[in-house]
Amino acid sequence: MENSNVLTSTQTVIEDALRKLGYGDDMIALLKEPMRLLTVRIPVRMDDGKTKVFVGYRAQHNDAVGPTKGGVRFHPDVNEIEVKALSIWMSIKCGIADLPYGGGKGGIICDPRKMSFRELERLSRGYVRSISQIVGPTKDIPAPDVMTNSQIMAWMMDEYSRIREFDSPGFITGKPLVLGGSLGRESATARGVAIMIDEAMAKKGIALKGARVVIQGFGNAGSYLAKFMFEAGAKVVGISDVHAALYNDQGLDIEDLMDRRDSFGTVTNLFKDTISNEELLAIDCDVLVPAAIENQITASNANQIRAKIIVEAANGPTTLEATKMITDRGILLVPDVLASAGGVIVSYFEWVQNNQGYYWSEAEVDSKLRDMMVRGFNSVYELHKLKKVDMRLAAYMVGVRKMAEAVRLRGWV
Ligand SMILES: NC(=O)C1=CN([C@@H]2O[C@H](COP(=O)(O)OP(=O)(O)OC[C@H]3O[C@@H](n4cnc5c(N)ncnc54)[C@H](O)[C@@H]3O)[C@@H](O)[C@H]2O)C=CC1
Ligand SMILES: O=C(O)CCC(=O)C(=O)O
Repeated sequence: MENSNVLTSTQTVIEDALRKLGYGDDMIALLKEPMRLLTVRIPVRMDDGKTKVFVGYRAQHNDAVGPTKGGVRFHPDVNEIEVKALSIWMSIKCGIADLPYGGGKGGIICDPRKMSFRELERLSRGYVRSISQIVGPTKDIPAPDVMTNSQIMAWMMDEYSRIREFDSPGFITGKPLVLGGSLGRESATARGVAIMIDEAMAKKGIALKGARVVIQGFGNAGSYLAKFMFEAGAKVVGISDVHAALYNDQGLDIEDLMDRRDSFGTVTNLFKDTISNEELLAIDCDVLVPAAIENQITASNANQIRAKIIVEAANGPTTLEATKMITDRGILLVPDVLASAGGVIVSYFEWVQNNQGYYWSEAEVDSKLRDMMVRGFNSVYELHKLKKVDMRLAAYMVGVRKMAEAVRLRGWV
């Protein structure tokens, strides 16, 4: 049976990476699990006057390098295992980008598509009240993730500022611009993925202009990426959302789809002629970008994939078995912990700008983002070649080494 447990899969790779770097059982025992996981119950007065209790989590992987950092997910499938794995991925991501952070991640079991605006506000504020003891601008800095956005970040920042009794923009990133958000943050994850596509295509000797691109997921990451690909002259032949997928061999009209998608990244429900997400993954293309959720590329569909390059915008979209199958077939895989780092990199820029009270131009943000992403790609790609390990293991080796060294120098292990 294939392992689809995102935590144990991550632990396998982190252990492998630490051993290859020369660390022993004590370091592995520490870094295999988050140092802290808080589970909270959040009572929310619903619009019908009844109180509903929601369960939420905040996992903090390790803070040897600096405060922990990572998004908050609102989704019915959120669970302890997922949040823990997501916090470890954040550590690796921050390590590859060389940010002064460890990884954190949060989530609430809920379905925002079925909640009103005010119910969502009460839930967001309730979550911050529940976790306020362990978060803060120098402790743990949340941000957006699946089905959370800048409005939710604004409520969370306001609630935290009220609790602390001073304005605290650096408590959270991904805020609206007028509340201390950074130019370029909303599209940063996609911008970073686009930069990774450029680098991967250069390695494979494929030109972006006219290349066939398929993107699974049309939310924050997927839709902006489709726009960037379309603007760069690539042909986006397939996109999808939670319900279905759209395919057009001549290229989809991305501007139209962007205009018509809803705030949860849903658009396929407006069309009759759709294909399944499974069929989408098997489209003949140059670049395939999973930008939705975990465990989409597995041992049962990896051999159907016809892409030359896979760039993971989503966290954990490919199982370890599928990673091996894809790598063995010569497909270049740019793993999540490298490819999706654009979001947290520009979140870091936002936090720096908040701390300085001095704000940068979009061109400055973009150029700094490009430098950091390209540096990360080169480190991972070179190690992958040098040590003859797959791109995921190389990424973990690059991403965990600073944290392990910080742990050692602090004398924790
Ligand atoms: N928003 C951010 O800054 C970052 C997001 N990510 C990752 O990117 C991925 C997508 O995140 P966002 O775009 O922010 O989320 P989102 O909530 O804006 O969009 C998610 C998209 O995936 C689709 N989707 C959900 N379940 C699906 C399924 N089973 N099959 C196919 N499509 C499905 C949704 O319909 C929607 O189009 C997640 O893995 C997230 O953790 C990674 C780094 C940063
Ligand atoms: O912007 C951030 O701090 C975190 C983004 C995030 O949750 C992720 O990269 O998965």
